Amino acid sequence: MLLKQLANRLLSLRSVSVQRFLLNPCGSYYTPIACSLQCVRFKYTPNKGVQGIRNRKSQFESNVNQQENEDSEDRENEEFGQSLNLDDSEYDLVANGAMRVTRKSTQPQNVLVIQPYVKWSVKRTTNITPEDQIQEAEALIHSITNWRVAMSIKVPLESLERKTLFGKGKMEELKQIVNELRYNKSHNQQPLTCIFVSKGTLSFAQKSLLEATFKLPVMDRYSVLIQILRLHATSAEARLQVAMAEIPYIWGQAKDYNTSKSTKLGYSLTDTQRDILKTREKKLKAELERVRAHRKLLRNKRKQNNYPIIAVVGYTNAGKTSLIKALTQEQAIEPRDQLFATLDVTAHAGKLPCNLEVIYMDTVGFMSDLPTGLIECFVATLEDAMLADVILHIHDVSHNCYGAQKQHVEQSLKSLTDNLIASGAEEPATLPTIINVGNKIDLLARGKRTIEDFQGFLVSAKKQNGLMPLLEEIEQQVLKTTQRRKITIRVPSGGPEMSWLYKNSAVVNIKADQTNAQILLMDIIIKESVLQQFKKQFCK
Ligand SMILES: Nc1nc2c(ncn2[C@@H]2O[C@H](COP(=O)(O)OP(=O)(O)OP(=O)(O)O)[C@@H](O)[C@H]2O)c(=O)[nH]1
Ligand SMILES: [Mg+2]
Repeated sequence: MLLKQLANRLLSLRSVSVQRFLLNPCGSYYTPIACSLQCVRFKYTPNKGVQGIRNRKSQFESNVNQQENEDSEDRENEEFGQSLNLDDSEYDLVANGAMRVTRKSTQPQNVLVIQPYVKWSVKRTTNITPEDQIQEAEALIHSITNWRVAMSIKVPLESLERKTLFGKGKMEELKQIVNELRYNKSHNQQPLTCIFVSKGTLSFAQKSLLEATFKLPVMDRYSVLIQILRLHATSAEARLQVAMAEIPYIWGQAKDYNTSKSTKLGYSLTDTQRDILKTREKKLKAELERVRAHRKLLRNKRKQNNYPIIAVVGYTNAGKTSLIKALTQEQAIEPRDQLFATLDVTAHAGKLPCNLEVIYMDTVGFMSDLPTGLIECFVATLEDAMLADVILHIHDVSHNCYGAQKQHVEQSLKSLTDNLIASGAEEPATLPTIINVGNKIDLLARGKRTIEDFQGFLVSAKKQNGLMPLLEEIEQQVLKTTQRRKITIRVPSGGPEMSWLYKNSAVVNIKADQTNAQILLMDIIIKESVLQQFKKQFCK
């Protein structure tokens, strides 16, 4: 029976040349020979873990503990998801009033995008041009179903810190534009319904003044992002994080409220509403703590299961999900041309050229000019990335601002690590090895497919170009950081050595010894420490 399974497994292998060493059971080396590449597809289903790995491994292994671990991981995920109930109509009223967002909004909106920017380059806090900022603001609007951009305008200002944001003259100009779009209809023939001022956060006073002038709802980047996140959050964990992200915004809007003044400076909250907010905040904080603890538990279990973890990070829309799809050949993954399409850290099983099974972690994207309150809520999920064995940093090299995006992600990763260290995390004090991947090279003009100063691998996830050299580099780094090596080991056919190796190492190939029918040659990838255990047990 076992031999039949092994024969089937051998039949499923395809060849590619990788160097590795022959080793006898007692550890002496023979000459390097070629090994095989196996392409197996694994299916990931949300909250079900990595199905392929489990199914396939259970064929060969009697690794009951691991099965139990994975089953309990499933159970925990399910139980974890069931314990959350975030629906609260009273809270919704408060949130909608402060942010102009609605739960599950499918109502079409026709939006005027206003991009304020600082005229004088010395005062600018960003090296992204106003044109690029507009592009990003439009992409945010297009990420919401049924929302359209009626028109985009950039408005040069002396400073973004002014109490009223725009001066009187600018306000008049804007009012005229808004009226024209409202009454004469915009170029897309729809009446204007909403205004998006693409600035991190507007104070309640700024927003009220603009709304009173334009007679339309006004949103800032924070509230547009919350709207996107609310719509894209499907898992319990993502919904929890988005819910938490709303709270600092509402407190911020209410901060300047002063009943003694006639002008509206802040969002007014009744005592009951304050209580609702406080209670919700407390509950969410406790739940987020639980997320952290839960993630740590899963991380430890994954470690016990010995799969190397590769975190895929990058600016939003850079192609993280698409690259994972290309590397794992997992057809069920559907990348979308939307910002913040991925909000959950999800695990996807893949194989390296040497046949070692690894897990790719998809992560939420980064974006510049994101308010800190919003980022903090996703830190728990990003912690997983910081504690991976290897990080793939995906860059969209076809994007005008790819340099600025790269810088932003690098800074964010650095501050995430610093925070982890400050919070006394049990694990590494430094970032894992980072492999830079320049994606979307198919969008570069032909003959211009090299990027000056880009130190990394240029690929097209969509066209599946340039993946093999990248996979080889991932393999090298994974083996190095996890202190694994590829060896071939001679063992008696059907003996205890075989099942021990199945349980404690990654078996990538097996063949019969030509000179002795009782002996099998097992190609394995094994940690140095585990190899020493093997020798101790079987090489007496
Ligand atoms: N032309 C081209 N498009 C690509 C490539 N890779 C990804 N895309 C497209 O870019 C868009 C975003 O891709 P995703 O893989 O969802 O990007 P992401 O980084 O996961 O985005 P978020 O999860 O929203 O942060 C999709 O429309 C993809 O089809 C590529 O190599 N070439
Ligand atoms: Mg994604």
